[in-house]
Amino acid sequence: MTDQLTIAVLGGGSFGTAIANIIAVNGHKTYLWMRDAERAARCQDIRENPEYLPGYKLNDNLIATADLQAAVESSDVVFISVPSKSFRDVTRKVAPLLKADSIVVSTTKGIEPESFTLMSQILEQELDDVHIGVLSGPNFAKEIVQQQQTASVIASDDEQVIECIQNILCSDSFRVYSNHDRYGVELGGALKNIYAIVCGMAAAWGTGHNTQAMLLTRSLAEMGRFASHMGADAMTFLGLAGVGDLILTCTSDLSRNYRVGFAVGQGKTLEQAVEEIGQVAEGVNTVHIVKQKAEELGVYMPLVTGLHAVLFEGVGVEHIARKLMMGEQNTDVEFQTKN
Ligand SMILES: NC(=O)C1=CN([C@@H]2O[C@H](COP(=O)(O)OP(=O)(O)OC[C@H]3O[C@@H](n4cnc5c(N)ncnc54)[C@H](OP(=O)(O)O)[C@@H]3O)[C@@H](O)[C@H]2O)C=CC1
Ligand SMILES: O=C(CO)COP(=O)(O)O
Repeated sequence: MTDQLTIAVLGGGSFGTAIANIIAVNGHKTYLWMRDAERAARCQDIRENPEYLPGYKLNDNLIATADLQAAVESSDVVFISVPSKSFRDVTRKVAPLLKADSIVVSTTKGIEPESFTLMSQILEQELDDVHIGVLSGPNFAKEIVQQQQTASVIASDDEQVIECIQNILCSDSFRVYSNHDRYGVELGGALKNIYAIVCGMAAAWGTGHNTQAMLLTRSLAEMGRFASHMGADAMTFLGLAGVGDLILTCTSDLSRNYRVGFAVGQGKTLEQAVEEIGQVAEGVNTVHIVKQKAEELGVYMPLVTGLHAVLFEGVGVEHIARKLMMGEQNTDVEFQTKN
């Protein structure tokens, strides 16, 4: 057991709450910051986050608050767990409040558009004198709080970050592996959301096991190929934050991205699907960003282009199957590293 530390988790949604509660259970004073003061006061009062994780008791070491300064200024470690579109904004707010030498970890699985910036790169751009890490893996918040045996990955090139995060998060039901390929771990978490949408769609059409196995495997090949072009370590995609998270979200309706795909596959519009979920489904924006980058780099990504066409270009859902089954000439080699 490490010394008792003070931790802040920024973002009181499902994952932020689950992570904050693990740390609190491990004996650390843990602030869970949420932007809505009324909601924070209610969580603090009833010891539950009824909007996001109804029925799960929050540990006594957890303090729900809307006071960002109080949460951050005394914290040794800060997790940021808000959707990617708000990530830079929250990081900027937090910058003047951070203790020097603190550890800042992103749990957000998305990409900033235009510049193709990952969340930990935003941390590098916006913060001085901090140690940076990324937490990612096959981690449904709902199952974490049920204490289902779960594994995640802390990725950093800084040993101090790895050691500290493993110490504060590890428990009988939560294991944290380490990886030095921060870029690959983070990219894996963002990319798998795209394929979860595709697999949700396929499930809505009633596809069989052959098709499901093909989709999962080709998704892994496609995301690995793209990531290699971007400089990630291909081995990372064989780990928890790659294939592990891909399997999780592509096979379960606990995934919001999968549910978006399922709803579109049933004939709903994208807007209806997203509204119905009512929580962040990062893959919807990520598919846009990745398609653009893949075109720029000349990387062959039939699932990404097929999904993009269905979601944003008004083509029918059968388009994805056609893209996959009738690939361009010379693209039916199983492992392609070059295009
Ligand atoms: N690392 C991992 O293994 C996992 C990571 N994730 C990722 O973590 C991120 C968050 O996911 P999750 O918690 O499940 O999402 P939710 O949709 O459950 O919650 C998002 C939270 O962020 C808050 N938020 C949104 N915008 C802002 C803002 N501008 N300022 C402050 N708070 C804001 C919301 O507040 P409000 O309630 O007021 O709207 C809400 O509390 C996503 O990127 C997701 O992909 C998810 C699961 C596992
Ligand atoms: O990333 C997740 C689990 O690892 C959560 O996936 P969804 O965002 O699709 O729910």
